[in-house]
Amino acid sequence: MIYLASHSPRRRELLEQIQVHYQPLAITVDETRYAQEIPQEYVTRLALIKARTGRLAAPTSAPVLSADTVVVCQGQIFGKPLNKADAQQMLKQLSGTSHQVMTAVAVVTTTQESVCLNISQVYFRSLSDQEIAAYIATHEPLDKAGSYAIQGVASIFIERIEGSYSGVMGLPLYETAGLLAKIGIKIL
Ligand SMILES: Cc1cn([C@H]2C[C@H](O)[C@@H](COP(=O)(O)OP(=O)(O)OP(=O)(O)O)O2)c(=O)[nH]c1=O
Repeated sequence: MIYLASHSPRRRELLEQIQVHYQPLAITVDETRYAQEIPQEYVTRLALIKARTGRLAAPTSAPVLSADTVVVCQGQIFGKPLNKADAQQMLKQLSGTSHQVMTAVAVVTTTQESVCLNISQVYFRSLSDQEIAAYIATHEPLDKAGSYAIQGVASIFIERIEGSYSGVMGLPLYETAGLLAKIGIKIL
């Protein structure tokens, strides 16, 4: 058994997909980005902080896993939108171009810490203003980094991806299995 320090239903689903037994752990961390911090460092630091915070909060000594996701488009970092207007801005920028989704996953035990970063490239077709408005009206964008969900209606916007589908969704499973193997947890 491991702890999953995450509120994200997607991360829970993905961990269940690879049949890892977990208990959810509720944590809160300060997600403020440092001045000049590059996205790779930012997501990696946050994934680690979430797992460390989880380790301190965990009721037993079981390992703690956590993750963090950001979307990087034309040099800008998109987290979860603050509101509908923010979601609209992000989707306009993602329209007709490609962006990167960076997800870091971290595992912290009582004696060691490991973290892994997955970067995927996602290609969006052009979106009309009407489509963006209709998509926002579904409420799907509101709790997702970059204001979209690859696993949801936004799948119709995505021409192709290079990288990891599970990474874009919020928990790269190949990397997760690698981190778990390092601490002696085998999936199969
Ligand atoms: C790009 C993308 C993101 N997302 C989601 C995954 C994450 O839940 C969210 C990224 O926000 P995060 O801040 O990484 O995570 P979170 O606050 O939702 O959850 P946690 O408690 O683990 O900190 O965006 C999708 O579900 N599909 C997608 O295609």
